[in-house]
Amino acid sequence: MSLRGENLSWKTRGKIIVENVSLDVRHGEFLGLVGSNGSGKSTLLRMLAGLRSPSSGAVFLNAEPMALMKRRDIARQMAFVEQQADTDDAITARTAVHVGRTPWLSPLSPWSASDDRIVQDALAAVDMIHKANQPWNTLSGGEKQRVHIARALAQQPETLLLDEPTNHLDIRHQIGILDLLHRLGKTTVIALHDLNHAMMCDRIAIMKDGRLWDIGTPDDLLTKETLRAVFDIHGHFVTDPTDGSRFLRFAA
Ligand SMILES: Nc1ncnc2c1ncn2[C@@H]1O[C@H](COP(=O)(O)OP(=O)(O)OP(=O)(O)O)[C@@H](O)[C@H]1O
Repeated sequence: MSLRGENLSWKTRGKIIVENVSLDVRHGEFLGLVGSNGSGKSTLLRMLAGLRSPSSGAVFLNAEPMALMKRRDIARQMAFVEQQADTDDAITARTAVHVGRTPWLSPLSPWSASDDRIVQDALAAVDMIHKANQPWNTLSGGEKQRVHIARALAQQPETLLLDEPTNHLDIRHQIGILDLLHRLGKTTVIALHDLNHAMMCDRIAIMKDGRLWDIGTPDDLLTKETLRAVFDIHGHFVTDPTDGSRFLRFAA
């Protein structure tokens, strides 16, 4: 499974939002996308997901130009958890997860017990079994977010793109979801604001003003100088005496 963005730019009303970003996502890697508000992370993710046509450049999924692929074929290989995706439909949490199975269904392959199992497993993975029959519009923000992730898991893609999936989640579910996504071992591109969460990524891609500032391991990239230049903060690593792991501490 390979995902590649080549010279991706997106402009609107004469304004450049993402400029000339090239990105190779390695098979099975957990790639964090970080950057300040408005730096172009969501726009880049939407292009990589095939939901936003680049003004120039191209996305390749397994070396195939995504622009030439059918939506259904993309959806069998890749799922996208968007920020603030919502629906007015009168559906339950479980029905929202059913949607993830759509790319796999056809008249010759109708809904079956195995789809039920996949949906149930996806709900269990995000700790939402107990709310499965609750109407969507009565779920909390964090519960909706977990259902979105379950929908993406039910899609059984090789690649997952997630736009700040831990938004709205309490601390236990933030850690639980990140841990789950990491353990899945799928090719993952995940936009994150918490740089300590980004520390668990194999590599991070840092966006600044619509451009790719740099890409590399969190240890290599999250230097004092970069924190200052990109995020306009002072930060330094601290070592946890209990296990020797490193985490970032920040000051304005
Ligand atoms: N359709 C649009 N029309 C005009 N401006 C847009 C449009 N979409 C995005 N932008 C602008 O492009 C910039 C990048 O937006 P984007 O959502 O990609 O940033 P982001 O890095 O994901 O931000 P955040 O961390 O706040 O989610 C922002 O300044 C935003 O206002």
